[in-house]
Amino acid sequence: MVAGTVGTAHAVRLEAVRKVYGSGDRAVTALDDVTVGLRRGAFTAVMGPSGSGKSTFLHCAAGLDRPTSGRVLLGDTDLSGLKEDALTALRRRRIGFVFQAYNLLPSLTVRQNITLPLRFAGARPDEAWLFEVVTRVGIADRLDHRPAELSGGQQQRVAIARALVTRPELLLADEPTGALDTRTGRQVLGLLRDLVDTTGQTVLMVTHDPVAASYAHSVLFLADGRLAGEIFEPTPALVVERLTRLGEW
Ligand SMILES: Nc1ncnc2c1ncn2[C@@H]1O[C@H](COP(=O)(O)OP(=O)(O)OP(=O)(O)O)[C@@H](O)[C@H]1O
Repeated sequence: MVAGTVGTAHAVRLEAVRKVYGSGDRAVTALDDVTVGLRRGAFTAVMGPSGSGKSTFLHCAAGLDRPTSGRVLLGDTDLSGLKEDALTALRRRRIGFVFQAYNLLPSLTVRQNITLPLRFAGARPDEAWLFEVVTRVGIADRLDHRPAELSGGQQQRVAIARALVTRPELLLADEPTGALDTRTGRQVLGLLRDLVDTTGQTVLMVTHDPVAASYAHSVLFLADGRLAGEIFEPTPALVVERLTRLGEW
């Protein structure tokens, strides 16, 4: 195989990743020899019992946390070789984040919130792209509002727009619907799936919710820090069945 082809097929790849927190008697192995690639242009969910390593997986994939051993490749870039400054710059340019809490700045308008990552990266907004993003997420008529004037669902749409504005290779979502009511949550998940299907955006989402996971193309399962299988074209029932076998339900 030609060097680099793996990197191009996968938006992000973890190779033999181990993450140990603490040392001695208090050492906790949060990830234990995890090797997996996330397909470019796919929507992948990560599920598993509490403490199985989902957040650690996301943080390692994002370069927010460094593996104790093994390596993480974003495209063809080996994150383990990067110094802290370079890693921060890479995250700003190439990864978008959406969390359960929207983390919008209350004193800024929607437009200012969305373009903040560009300012951090020292780039000017591409107006055409900005318009496309806010139209897609359905907040084009709210750009001059402040976050407090928006519903929870609208605020999460702003957070998604902010994550997309830098055209990231990878969009990471940690329980993105955790703070939303069921109906609004489903709309946000539908939006994420639509983004993947129509623009080829790669999305990785951590969730506890089998219905949320069913919006993904595939679900990776973790148990005790190890990969415990993957299902494609997940349904809530299939996800629940697998989680039951892992002892979660
Ligand atoms: N900073 C840390 N220091 C020490 N141990 C940690 C740290 N972060 C996570 N852990 C431990 O690593 C293991 C995996 O944690 P992680 O948060 O990745 O699991 P999770 O699957 O996301 O859990 P949950 O579903 O409860 O959020 C747990 O045993 C946790 O206690």
